Amino acid sequence: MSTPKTIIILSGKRKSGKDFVASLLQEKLDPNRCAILRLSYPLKSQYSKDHGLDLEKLLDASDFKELYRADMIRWGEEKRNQDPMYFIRAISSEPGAEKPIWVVSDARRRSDMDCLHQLFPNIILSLRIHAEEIVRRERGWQFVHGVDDAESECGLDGYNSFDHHLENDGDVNKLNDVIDNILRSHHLLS
Ligand SMILES: Nc1ncnc2c1ncn2[C@@H]1O[C@H](COP(=O)(O)OP(=O)(O)OP(=O)(O)O)[C@@H](O)[C@H]1O
Repeated sequence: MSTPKTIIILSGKRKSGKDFVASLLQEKLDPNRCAILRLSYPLKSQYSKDHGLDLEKLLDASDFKELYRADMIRWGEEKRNQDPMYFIRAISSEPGAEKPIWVVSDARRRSDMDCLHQLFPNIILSLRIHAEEIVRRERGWQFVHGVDDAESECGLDGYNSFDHHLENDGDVNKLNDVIDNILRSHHLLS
């Protein structure tokens, strides 16, 4: 199993900008040293095999994944109930996991945080990303029953152990400054 030097965990509501922030972080930290890994990757990989779907389309930013989101959530819960570490262990086999810095861009549940801290103690920096509902709507978000009120979306709402909170309402310059300051304060950027 690959063991990185630093893991930056991102959490936030749908369309809060997790992927956007993950890309900014990877650029700042150097793509040769920093990989974006997703807890949803092993889930989508196995789900696509079981259901005869195109994995690339489930992974990309298009709305294709929205057709399957509710069922993938149900299927993922079943797997997690059988083995809470299932998806956490699987990320260390993802492409890029050999790099020393991981950005895990989609923590969604209390168990994701607990398992990551348990498996990789003392190297985790956790960031919660916030965006106003109106901004998320402009980015294409709509409330969906079974998705936006499910544990996968709300499981970390009350989690109060994030290392930092980021506002991502659209001012990219401000966002860049905040991210730079966080990285500097953790000696990840000079
Ligand atoms: N600060 C920003 N400035 C401009 N565009 C942004 C910003 N943040 C996010 N976006 C855009 O908003 C859209 C949604 O962002 P993103 O995909 O990063 O959200 P997400 O939290 O990963 O969503 P999901 O949980 O649905 O995967 C994307 O098109 C992204 O490029």
